[in-house]
Amino acid sequence: MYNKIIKIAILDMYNGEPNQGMRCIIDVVSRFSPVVSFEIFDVRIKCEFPDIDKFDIYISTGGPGNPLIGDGKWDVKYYKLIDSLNKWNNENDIKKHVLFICHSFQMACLHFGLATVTKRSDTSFGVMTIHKTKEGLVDPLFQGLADPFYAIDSRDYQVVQPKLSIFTKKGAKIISLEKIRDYVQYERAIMAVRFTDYFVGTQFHPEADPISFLSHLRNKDAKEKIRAMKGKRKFRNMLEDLLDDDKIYRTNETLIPNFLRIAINDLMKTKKMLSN
Ligand SMILES: NC(=O)CC[C@H](N)C(=O)O
Repeated sequence: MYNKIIKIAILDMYNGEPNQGMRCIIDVVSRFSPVVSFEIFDVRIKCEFPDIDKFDIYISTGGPGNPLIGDGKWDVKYYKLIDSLNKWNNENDIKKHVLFICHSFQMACLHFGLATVTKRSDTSFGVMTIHKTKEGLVDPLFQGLADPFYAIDSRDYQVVQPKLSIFTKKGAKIISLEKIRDYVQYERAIMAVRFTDYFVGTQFHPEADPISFLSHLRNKDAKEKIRAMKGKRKFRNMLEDLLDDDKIYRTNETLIPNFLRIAINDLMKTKKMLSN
């Protein structure tokens, strides 16, 4: 008899900093209980890592700072973990499914050599439109989301300059891009990548819910900074976006649930096949 509970490892990349990501991820994952259980690993402070024999699904969170820099310990172990999971998938029938969010997404893009990560000229923070690419239109991760769809973005860095020959060689796909900003000369950053059938990542925060965003704005400095950056009207529009059922609520209710549903179905199918 195989173990019926599917186990999720949440790789906490927040470096001990206060954040909304963990609560939101736990909230979404808990919607799938009792089919799944989860355990949290404090990657950057405690250098904690899961034993890959014990976990089926991995959600690697956002986090602060420069994704190009680690401390030479946790980052090395983190990249080793990604390599072991990838190797596992190449050698085993029961796959390991991984979702990389924001900071983790940037690190994964770097690790797979798919693109460059640079510092933005300003912080990106708020409700953004995310545009599906041709591949994104058919990717199951985005099923049920419109084009464009809306997500919370919160970052200083960006994934740009895709190395398309490496994408082709690895079979990876860019599945979403930043909005077109014709009035600025910056190239559009990559907002999501399907690395393999089992590894996928987003630059934005699919776990975010309106409450998490509003909680962040309770910090007076954060609120003033954003209001000054956007101007009063855009700031108000953004708050209005938060109340719209089809925007942040929709993404929160769709994207990670899609990822989990696909992973759980695949695991149930393969685990069952192997127990027959
Ligand atoms: N929210 C995040 O994970 C941010 C990622 C990264 N530290 C950046 O600033 O771009």
